[in-house]
Amino acid sequence: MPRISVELEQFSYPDGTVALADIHLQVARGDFVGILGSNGSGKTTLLRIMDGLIKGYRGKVLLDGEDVTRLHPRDIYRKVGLVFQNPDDQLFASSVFEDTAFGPRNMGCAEPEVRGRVEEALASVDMAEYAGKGIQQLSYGQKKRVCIAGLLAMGHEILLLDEPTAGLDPMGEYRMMELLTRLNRDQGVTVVMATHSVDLVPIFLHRLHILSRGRLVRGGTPEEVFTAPEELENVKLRLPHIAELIYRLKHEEGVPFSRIPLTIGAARREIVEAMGR
Ligand SMILES: Nc1ncnc2c1ncn2[C@@H]1O[C@H](COP(=O)(O)OP(=O)(O)OP(=O)(O)O)[C@@H](O)[C@H]1O
Repeated sequence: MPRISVELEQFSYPDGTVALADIHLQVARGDFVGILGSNGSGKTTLLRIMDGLIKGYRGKVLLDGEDVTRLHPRDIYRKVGLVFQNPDDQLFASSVFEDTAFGPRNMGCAEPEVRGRVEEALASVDMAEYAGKGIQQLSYGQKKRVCIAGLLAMGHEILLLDEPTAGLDPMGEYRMMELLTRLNRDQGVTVVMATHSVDLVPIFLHRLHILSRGRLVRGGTPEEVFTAPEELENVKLRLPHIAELIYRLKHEEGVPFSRIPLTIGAARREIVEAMGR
């Protein structure tokens, strides 16, 4: 059974904006999935629907086979955590420790367990040494990591992340993807992330869904999705630079375009393998 199943006919905001229509997608246990789309394509709305924050749509969204609109929020948040685009919308306690401890305390954990969960979660996101720091003393990327730690401390098995690499510099973007890859691969966390970053992100993801004007227009492995540059342009996206480069090189050598997906796949395997070393 998929962990999340979305069969959505339509969702409109109260002002009549049709934000999503005809969305059919499933997230399996252990998946690392991207929702790729340009600004305003509906990514945030879709994540909020998966997290049960938005209701009133035509269709059905199931979490482990149960209708999210009928589940108590507590039962959703036991399994699924949403990381907001802007960490300042999520973090509110004064220190890194206190913020990460909020969820486990709220779940009724005793203080020694809270401490254990917080330490483990902060170590998972490479923030253990910042436990005593004030939230306002952190960089933007560090704040994003603390947001993730707060959800891991509650034991979430599914992370929904809204633009986790937005606002990060190239190294920060790489390190964030490396962190998510580690959580997915080593800790079994199912990851769904919304993004408009076509460069680094598709190298790490298992599957991609392209969202355009509220509709899913294409889906598959990164290799499959990035075979059609014209289609990407139609939805205001482009080929990743690595694919563009490979395409140009191969094109000049007269290698057919159909060979490119294999090469993107090989690049991805090499990078992920190198990270594991
Ligand atoms: N509260 C709202 N009321 C009315 N329309 C809304 C509301 N929130 C979002 N929308 C509209 O719904 C559509 C999808 O918005 P959404 O925020 O889901 O897109 P997005 O892909 O996450 O965009 P971005 O990449 O810019 O964050 C857009 O047309 C947006 O203007």
